[in-house]
Amino acid sequence: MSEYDAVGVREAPPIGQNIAVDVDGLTKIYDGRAVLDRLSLQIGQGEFVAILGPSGTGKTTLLRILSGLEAHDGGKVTVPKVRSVVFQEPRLVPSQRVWRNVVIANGRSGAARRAAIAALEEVGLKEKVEAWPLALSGGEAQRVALARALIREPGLLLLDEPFAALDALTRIRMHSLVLQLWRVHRPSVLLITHDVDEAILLSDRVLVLSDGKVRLDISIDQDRPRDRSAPWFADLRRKLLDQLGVVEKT
Ligand SMILES: Nc1ncnc2c1ncn2[C@@H]1O[C@H](COP(=O)(O)OP(=O)(O)OP(=O)(O)O)[C@@H](O)[C@H]1O
Repeated sequence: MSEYDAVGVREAPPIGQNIAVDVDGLTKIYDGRAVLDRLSLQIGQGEFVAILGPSGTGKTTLLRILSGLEAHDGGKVTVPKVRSVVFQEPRLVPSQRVWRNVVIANGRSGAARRAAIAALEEVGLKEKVEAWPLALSGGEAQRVALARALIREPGLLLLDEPFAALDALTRIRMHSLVLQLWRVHRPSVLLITHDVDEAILLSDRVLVLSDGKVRLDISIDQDRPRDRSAPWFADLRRKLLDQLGVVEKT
């Protein structure tokens, strides 16, 4: 069986070996309006891509289509078979202990429990294996959500503003954790964010979406960890903010 899945399309188009996500002419219509308008996008295997864009430009709609949660109205979408999503809120089941949340679909076997513990250890939550979700901080709960997403070894990890609700310090810690997990598991990543610095700090490529299309697609060929005070960082920030229609005040 193919490692790839064509979402809402009968036959997957042949795709290059190192392309994980192939979106061609994707259209999504809500109430007669094309929220995504013949959008095309490719993401390489193991590539980390961030999407910025004004509110209401279809970022979450794109993510929901790639995850299989939403149907589309036109175009071809080819994605890896195993995909995981982390949302802004952790979406844990409060009546289940933390470890059960990580393997929620895989029963209560000893093997499932051991796998959950290993995944929780990887996100620094070994001590919280038996905790209840409501006893976790926001950052801890998001780390459980990451463990739950990665235990399936997704070919594509979809992140919909996963750090937006966290305080600034926790967010910085989560950035390092996500990069560390990405290096180990090597999924392709699509990160939706409103935070321009976050996009530049984390990704190999930053896209700007507006009016249903990709308006800017910039590769960032810089080693990590990246220095926010570097001149290249400031230049790129300015360019992205310009594209987003934001005027920086100094
Ligand atoms: N189920 C739906 N029914 C009708 N319209 C919808 C539906 N889902 C989204 N929309 C509309 O589609 C547009 C794009 O929504 P989407 O959530 O994808 O934008 P976004 O770029 O993720 O926004 P934000 O940055 O504010 O999260 C919006 O105008 C929204 O109102």
